[in-house]
Amino acid sequence: MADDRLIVALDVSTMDEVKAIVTSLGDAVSFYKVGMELFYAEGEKTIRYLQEQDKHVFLDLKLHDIPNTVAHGVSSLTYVGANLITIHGQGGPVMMKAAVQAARESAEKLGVERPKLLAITVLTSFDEEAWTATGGQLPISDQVIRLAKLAKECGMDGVVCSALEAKMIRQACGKDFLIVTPGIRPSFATTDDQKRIATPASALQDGASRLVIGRPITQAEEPREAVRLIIEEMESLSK
Ligand SMILES: O=C(O)c1cc(=O)[nH]c(=O)n1[C@@H]1O[C@H](COP(=O)(O)O)[C@@H](O)[C@H]1O
Repeated sequence: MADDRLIVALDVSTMDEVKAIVTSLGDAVSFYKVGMELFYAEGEKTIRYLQEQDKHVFLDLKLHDIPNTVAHGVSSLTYVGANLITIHGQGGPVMMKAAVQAARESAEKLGVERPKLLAITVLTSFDEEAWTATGGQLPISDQVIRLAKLAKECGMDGVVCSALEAKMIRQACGKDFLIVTPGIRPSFATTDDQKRIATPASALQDGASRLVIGRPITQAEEPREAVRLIIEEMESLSK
């Protein structure tokens, strides 16, 4: 049966590929992430399809703009009906508060459940060198914790960060704050373009609520077997 702490990233661009992955994983996976590659190509029907298959949906479009634009973007996404959506924490407190208010108001108006809002902190593809090159002044972990606390103060439901930062965020932001960690690499997988990585078991041990995993599953020769191995790793140390 599925472990809903695992979110599989559908980083593909056609409905045919989506259907092939979702069909082959069957009841082993209950939560999927739709990102920009898929949503820009196929739009809302990706969400509808996953809902028809009784799957939870994380719609990861990483909104980042002025508060008014992001608030209206969030209202539109509330209508789409995803369970989780992402906005950039770097958009700042006014933007995050406007997003939270927009999600609440539009969900009330539509009579639907409000999507949970996650703040992107520092992408897991950053290492210190690349981070400094963008002008980052604080070490990455300090920047992540700063954004996590700010996101919480603004009423956001949680953050996306590396599992390497999960422990300190759990301590600082409490047990109900969602900590969603990509950059997860099970023992059998390659690193790809990820820099701040962790294994499934250590991520959960350090307090991650959910793990986002893409290529180690979707590009595996046997995706269902990859999921089985990952769930085994998740359950080996996390209980
Ligand atoms: O928001 C995300 O999901 C995200 C944030 C981040 O910091 N790092 C990151 O890798 N992601 C996403 O998580 C997924 C990771 O995919 P894999 O590297 O293939 O496991 C991709 O869909 C990324 O867009």
